[in-house]
Amino acid sequence: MTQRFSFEVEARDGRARKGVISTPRGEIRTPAFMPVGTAATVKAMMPESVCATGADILLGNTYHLMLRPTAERIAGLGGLHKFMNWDRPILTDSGGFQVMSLASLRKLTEEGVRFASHIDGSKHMLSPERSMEIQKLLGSDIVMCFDECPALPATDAEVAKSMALSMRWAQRSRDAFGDRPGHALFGIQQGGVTKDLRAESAEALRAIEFDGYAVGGLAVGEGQEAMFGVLDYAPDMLPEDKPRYLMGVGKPDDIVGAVERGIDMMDCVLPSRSGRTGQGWTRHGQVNMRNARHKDDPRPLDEACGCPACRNYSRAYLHHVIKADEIIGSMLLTWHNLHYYQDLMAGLRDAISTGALAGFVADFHAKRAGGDI
Ligand SMILES: Nc1cc(CSc2ncc[nH]2)c2nc(N)[nH]c(=O)c2c1
Repeated sequence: MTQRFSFEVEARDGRARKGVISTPRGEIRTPAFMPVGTAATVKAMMPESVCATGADILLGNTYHLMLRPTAERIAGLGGLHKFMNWDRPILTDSGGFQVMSLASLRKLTEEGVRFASHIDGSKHMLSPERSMEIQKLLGSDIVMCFDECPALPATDAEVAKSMALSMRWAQRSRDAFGDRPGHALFGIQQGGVTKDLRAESAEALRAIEFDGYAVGGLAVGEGQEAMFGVLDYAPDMLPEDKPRYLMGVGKPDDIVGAVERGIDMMDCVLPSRSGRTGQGWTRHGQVNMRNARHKDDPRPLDEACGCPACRNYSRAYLHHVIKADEIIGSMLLTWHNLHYYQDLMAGLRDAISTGALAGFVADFHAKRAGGDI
């Protein structure tokens, strides 16, 4: 087990990379999908179940945990890993994105963001310095810079202004983070869908130097075509020997397209959140288990899936417990969806290792072209 943070690219296939991130709390196989554990839990999952799906790392949220139960309380109880019984790597987002999407009475200045909690209306402030302090109190292994992600639609001038602020905040994040061996600080590229701004952001981040680089400001409603258009050039603007993390992505076909374009890490609430609404993601596409067509169907959700839901339960049962709003419905569909996402990542890693990514991608799309599944 290493005491340092490092990244090694083991194989390439076109722009795609297969590698491993080594951290004191364990290794992360890339390309990696990171389940989201917003309030110190991946909803409807025990930590050992998250591990059983194949996840090497999960996400926490500065914004949610600073409000409840507070970072100071988690630190006093031994840190987030002990608190939530997950001893593998944790990446925490820096809070700015969640403030803009969840909090009210927001006031954005050069200093940071003042806001009212969406939970109880209490007043709070986040800045690069306070975000670094919170993520240190939580004990997360990969810390994200405090950034500002502009809401769409935004003019070029607004995107440029926001990106420049985020780059000043990136420097302040770096300065406040200090020297913490074994812990990593990731910069976040902004610049919307404008190539020159993306290049300017990448140059600013390179000059500050980070352990990894995120592509931020995407998956905010621009659509897959525009997102892939940015990924056709933006990842290559970032240091080749460092992990590249695409934030907030995505559906299975978003993930495949992002890996083809050089992305190493992704996270999304989709598999867990949609699992709680009865949506099953499979190699043949999306299945809505609330649909009455399943009520007499003895088959598993996905014949080719090895997860507990597909091994031990019928579609008829999943339909029943989802319609009855039984807790096990959320448990089984979340487990299945996270297991499928990790299966997809393992398939991508294997394909890159054997130079067979093009065939894997063609097969991925061919399997989803069918009708009712
Ligand atoms: N689409 C998107 C999603 C997220 C949340 S990622 C996440 N946090 C917690 C769970 N998942 C982003 N976060 C930051 N800091 N910056 C971004 O530009 C950004 C963009």
